[in-house]
Amino acid sequence: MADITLIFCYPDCENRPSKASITHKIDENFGNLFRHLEASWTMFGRQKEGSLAFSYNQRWLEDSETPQTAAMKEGDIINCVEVLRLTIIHPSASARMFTVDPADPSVTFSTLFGAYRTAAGTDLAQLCFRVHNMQLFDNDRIVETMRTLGRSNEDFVITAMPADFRFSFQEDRELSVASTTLSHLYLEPSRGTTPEVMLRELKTALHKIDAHWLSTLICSWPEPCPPQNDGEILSNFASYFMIWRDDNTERGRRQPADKFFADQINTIQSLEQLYNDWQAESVAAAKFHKSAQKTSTNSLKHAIQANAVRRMLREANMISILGRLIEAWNTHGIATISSGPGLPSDLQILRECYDITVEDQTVEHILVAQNGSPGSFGGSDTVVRGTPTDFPSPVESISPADFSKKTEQSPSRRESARLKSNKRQSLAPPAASSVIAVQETRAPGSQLRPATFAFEVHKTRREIIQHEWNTIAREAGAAEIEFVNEVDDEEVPQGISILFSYIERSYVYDIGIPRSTVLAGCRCRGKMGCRNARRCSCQSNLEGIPAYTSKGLFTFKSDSEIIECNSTCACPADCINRVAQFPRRLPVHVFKTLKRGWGVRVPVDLVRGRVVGLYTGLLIRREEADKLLGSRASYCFDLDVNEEPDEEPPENAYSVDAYGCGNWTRFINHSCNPNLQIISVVYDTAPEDNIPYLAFVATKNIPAFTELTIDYNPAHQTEFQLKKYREKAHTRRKKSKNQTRFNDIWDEAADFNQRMTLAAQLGMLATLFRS
Ligand SMILES: C[S@@+](CC[C@H](N)C(=O)[O-])C[C@H]1O[C@@H](n2cnc3c(N)ncnc32)[C@H](O)[C@@H]1O
Repeated sequence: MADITLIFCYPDCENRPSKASITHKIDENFGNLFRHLEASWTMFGRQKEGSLAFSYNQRWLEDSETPQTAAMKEGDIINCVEVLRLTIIHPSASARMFTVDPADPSVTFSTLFGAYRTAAGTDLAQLCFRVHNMQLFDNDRIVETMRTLGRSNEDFVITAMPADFRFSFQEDRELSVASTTLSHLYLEPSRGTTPEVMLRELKTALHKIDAHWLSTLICSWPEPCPPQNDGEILSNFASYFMIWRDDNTERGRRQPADKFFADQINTIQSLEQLYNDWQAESVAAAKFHKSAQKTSTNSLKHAIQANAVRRMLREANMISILGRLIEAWNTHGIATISSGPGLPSDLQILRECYDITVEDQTVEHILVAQNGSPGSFGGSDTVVRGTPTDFPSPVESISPADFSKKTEQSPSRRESARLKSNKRQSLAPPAASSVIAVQETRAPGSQLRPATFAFEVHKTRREIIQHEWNTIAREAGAAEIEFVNEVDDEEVPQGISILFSYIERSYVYDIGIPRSTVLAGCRCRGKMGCRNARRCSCQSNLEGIPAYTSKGLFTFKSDSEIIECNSTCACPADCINRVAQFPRRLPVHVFKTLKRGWGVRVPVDLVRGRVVGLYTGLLIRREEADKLLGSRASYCFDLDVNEEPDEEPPENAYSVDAYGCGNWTRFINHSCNPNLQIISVVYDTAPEDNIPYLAFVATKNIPAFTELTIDYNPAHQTEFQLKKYREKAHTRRKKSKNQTRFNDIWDEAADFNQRMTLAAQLGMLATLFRS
């Protein structure tokens, strides 16, 4: 079976645009790439890690090049991201098929890949893929390209999935979005189309706009995406409707009145049905939004939900506008057509349609502006009232069935105007045909305001990510995290986007890493029980000296792993041997340094021994970690506290990769004179599992706002120190020369490891000269 090259979007530091990463499925790195994608592209929320992103080179789009000829290179910029459904076909005779569906949270790529690996070993060459494009039509060039790719590789099958994709983001509600090639978004009903068809087409067109908007949102997230514009569609609809109305009015004048009225009633009834359906959806969207707001922790998800509300608000406004059009027709359909000047109310209606594109108002603003108080909204006093929580019928007071009643009650039929009836109406002054009086239903002085919704997408990148991280941190009981940049205008650290998964205090286990074996607990009774470290079985490795003081500070008395009391222990939660397991109480600043990228500080003084936090991320096997390269590797911490430097790591050696997921500790920079050290702590796994947490502890009293640092390689420093002491005399003699050359060497040392070596040398020199 032919080997294939898959080109994935490898989410990079800048988030958008992304860079290409090329892998062959037989490459050793192949599994890593998938895992990385899964960790990074959590487009549909944390629960739906199966979502995969697959990217296309812009050149493919422009030149219809196939991947074979496009020759995409590592690092090429990718401009387009699509969400795919990926199926892996098991190569054995039983040919089982596993599918990752972004809408199905239960099957993630990890489970899929794990199942494959279990069933097929690691013979990745036999892996088959079936990729279902969820966003594009058959005739789209991307799909064409993918088809070519599919044809050229027996085992790579592309199936275009037309417009039935639904973004599902909560069990009880789906926001339906018909996908499309994004053209033909505008409603162009032919003359003579009935209002029912027009309305249906209008709704379809609006959904297409939503689909477009959502896909733009997802692809460009967290950059703001252009506002939706469905006012034009509505005004288009309105003008056609008015043409239709005028035609019918004209016809009505020629037809027997009872036949005309019977037709009118039928039309009104069917329109009413459509309105009701539409309204029910709006109500559901509003209710859903309200409940989703409570549970949402994902900004992208929230933006999608916000879109549902915005749709609801605009629909409410449209319903009001359409209602008025129909009302005008219903009331005056057989009125005498005059040849007077234009019809102001129709013109106004068209203007209102255009106004629907206005994007700069919040829901609250609209509620207040339109009705004087939050809690109700609507353009006229006949329109909609209520809050998004308890959304009343937007058409309640304007449903077509009511139109006639209202008209009878209303004496205020004032406005008359003229409307072009022979072609599509625009906002140009109307020029011909009918005069139809329209009931003015608004309270005097009140203005119909467009119902629009201000989006989270208008927030800065920093605000969005900070909010996201803090939501997750709060859920874990931890204090605030703030991004601070007083150096330049970088909003958040490189590589941090909404796709980075913040994890306050746990690991994400890679495929195949076993969960902890059964925990053993101590039998100490009462708060004081564990103070006697000799009697507490959890502390049996500490030679009788507890790891922490009664104030929860590390004692620095032992360099053994700390086995904190756990959930199976008899002691209470406030025993002396529980510190690192509690949520972080220190607020943290991730701040931009002058020369070391982003670093970490805390806005309060720290005392020696204070545990400040845990390193988190993807827990991977050491052999996987050894394959990591470049910047990816610099966020990977080996869980090697129990290992001897000269010995081979044990079979169950692990590392923590904080590149795609992790917490603020991934920004702790290196120093040869650090103020933090790492201690190894176990509390939710058994010590023999070899999966401790790495806790950062203050090694000295640290004033507030001092950068927190660790020595990235303390073992290296010790070896280095020994070597340097041996060379002491020689080094001394060369001091001044070395010192002057140091800056040049430092500048030349682009590689981080080189610099670390130099930094260590500098630190050593300083020590030697002081002595
Ligand atoms: C774990 S990250 C620390 C966070 C990093 N500064 C950032 O902005 O994402 C490690 C990387 O930080 C940079 N770094 C850490 N300590 C440094 C130091 N003392 N001097 C220069 N760069 C440093 C190096 O680029 C290193 O690869």
